[in-house]
Amino acid sequence: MRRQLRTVFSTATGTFAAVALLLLVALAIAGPIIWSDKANAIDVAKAWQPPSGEHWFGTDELGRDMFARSLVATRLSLLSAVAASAIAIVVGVPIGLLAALFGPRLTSAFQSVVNVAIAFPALLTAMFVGTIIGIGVPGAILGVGIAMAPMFARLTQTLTASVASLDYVAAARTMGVPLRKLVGRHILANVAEPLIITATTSVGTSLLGISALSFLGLGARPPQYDWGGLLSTGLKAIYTSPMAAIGPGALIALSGIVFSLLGEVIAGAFGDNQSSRRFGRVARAMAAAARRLSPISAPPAEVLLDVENLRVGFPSENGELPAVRGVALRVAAGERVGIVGESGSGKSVSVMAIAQLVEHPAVVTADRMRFLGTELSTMAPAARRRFLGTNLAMVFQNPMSSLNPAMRIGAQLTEVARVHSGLSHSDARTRAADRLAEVGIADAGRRLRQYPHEFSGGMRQRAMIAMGLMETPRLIIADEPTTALDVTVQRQILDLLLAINRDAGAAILLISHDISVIANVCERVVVMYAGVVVEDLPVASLLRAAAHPYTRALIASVPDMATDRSTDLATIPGRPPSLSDLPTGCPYASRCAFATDRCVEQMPALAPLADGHLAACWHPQGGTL
Ligand SMILES: Nc1ncnc2c1ncn2[C@@H]1O[C@H](COP(=O)(O)OP(=O)(O)OP(=O)(O)O)[C@@H](O)[C@H]1O
Repeated sequence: MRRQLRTVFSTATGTFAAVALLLLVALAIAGPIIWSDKANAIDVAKAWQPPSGEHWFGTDELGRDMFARSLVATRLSLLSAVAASAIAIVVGVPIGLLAALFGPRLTSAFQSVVNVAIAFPALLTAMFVGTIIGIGVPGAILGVGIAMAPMFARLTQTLTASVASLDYVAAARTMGVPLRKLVGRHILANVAEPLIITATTSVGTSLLGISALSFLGLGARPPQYDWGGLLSTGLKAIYTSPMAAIGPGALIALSGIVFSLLGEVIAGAFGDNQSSRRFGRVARAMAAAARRLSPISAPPAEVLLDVENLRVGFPSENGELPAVRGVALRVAAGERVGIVGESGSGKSVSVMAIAQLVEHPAVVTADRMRFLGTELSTMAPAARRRFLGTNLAMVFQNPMSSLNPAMRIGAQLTEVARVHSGLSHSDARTRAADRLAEVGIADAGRRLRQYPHEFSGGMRQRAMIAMGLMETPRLIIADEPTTALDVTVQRQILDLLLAINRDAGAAILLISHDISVIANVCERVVVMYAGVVVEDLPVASLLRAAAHPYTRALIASVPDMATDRSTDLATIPGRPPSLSDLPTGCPYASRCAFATDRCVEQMPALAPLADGHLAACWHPQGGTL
């Protein structure tokens, strides 16, 4: 970042802004020391003199030198503007954070209040607050600060809301990172750039506000004076001695421009920082390294995850949208289970609900949601966070958003071990280096000191997996972990998951819309359609025994090396039903070649076809397991 700042400050605009700021600061420090005597020297005989070699801006009604007074006023003018911006930040940022983090009711109440506050002219707010506090410098500072606070509150709320939905925040929440650290490290650190830019430009806006109040007689009062007050004085003699008004007016305008330019320059530096991020090359092959993972012993047939009748609904204008409608899911210790289905079938929402990452206003219910024999829905939130943080790891789709870009990899990995295991910094670091090595990242010591942008996409996924392995997870949920990666890296990440499953014994719940990915990695596949499980069977029997026409259509739509490329690939005609208009019968009926009246009228329940094979279909196809 320092390098970027140096680069942008070496441009013509950057140099001008930096030099002008230095001059202003020097003037604010030295002005009152050097020119106070001249600025306060009264000589009534020389009242309202026009500009001359002796008085560059002329004199005021008491014959005081307006140029000296303008220079002396720099300190009060700038300090007041900086103080007003600081107040706006100190009041606005926490309000914006609270509104974004504490539920939609607070957010909508906040938005209504802030919209009204922003619509109300800021100068009127400042005058109102300033007059109540008392006419003078403190009142003007507070008035302008309070008037600008809604702008910071809204900016913070919008930025926080966008960051809070990113995967690394969800991951930190899954791992039980406390709210204080979540806000400080994962949210504020990532919204700091636009906030810093706005804070810089806001000093210019504050300066205009404070000057306006002083100009109106609501700010600095004699014997104090700032540029706004001097402008007001100068205006009295605008026809005989225009420089008395133009001088302080020009200083206000110039300073405002300097702070706007500074904001632009800093924004440019941040922008350059983003664009200069380069991904490193993909690390070497994985499977052998992953074999070094410390094994976790687990009884072979232990039921790890047992979910029954999971339902998730999202409130909307047209009533509740049932995204997940009675899903049943079982994962045994060490088992590799895949969930497959078209986009929107409810795969992600189901696992997010299990990981307790679906929030109000969504409504989550389940007859049973047991993990490691413990019912999750009745646990106290703090204990549940700790429990899931040590036993469950999540790997998300997008390695770009899975890691906090503002934190070094080492800090992100050690945070988990320090929160959950209370490890010392050096022990946590040793464990983090071990885990990076185990997921195949060479030179782990150096890599720990790097930021996510210095990692390739595949390495970030590895780092994310390493983060999940900082504790000893019994279940790794990987939600489309390879979708954002290129084909060769996809294979490496899947091999890594397989190796972890084999060597560390962690069960894998892999989500994909690609049934061939599931078939390559998993032992069992759960097929979802329109929020329900339509089939659940061993992968080994997929080709032979898939019974649901939807499962069979998914298999038929996968090309393989033997596919005749001169003919079109099989596609599934039609589209999944809309959540707001679900049919009463089988949701697949309108696309199904075997559908009858019964399918349209009655929803088939998920029922056993054979031992280890369930399907929800009135006309199951295929052979036996
Ligand atoms: N926050 C939300 N508010 C409203 N509806 C949502 C929300 N999150 C998900 N949904 C809806 O729930 C349904 C299931 O979404 P989900 O993300 O689980 O699908 P998916 O099978 O994982 O698909 P994809 O592979 O595209 O992620 C979709 O119709 C989606 O639009």
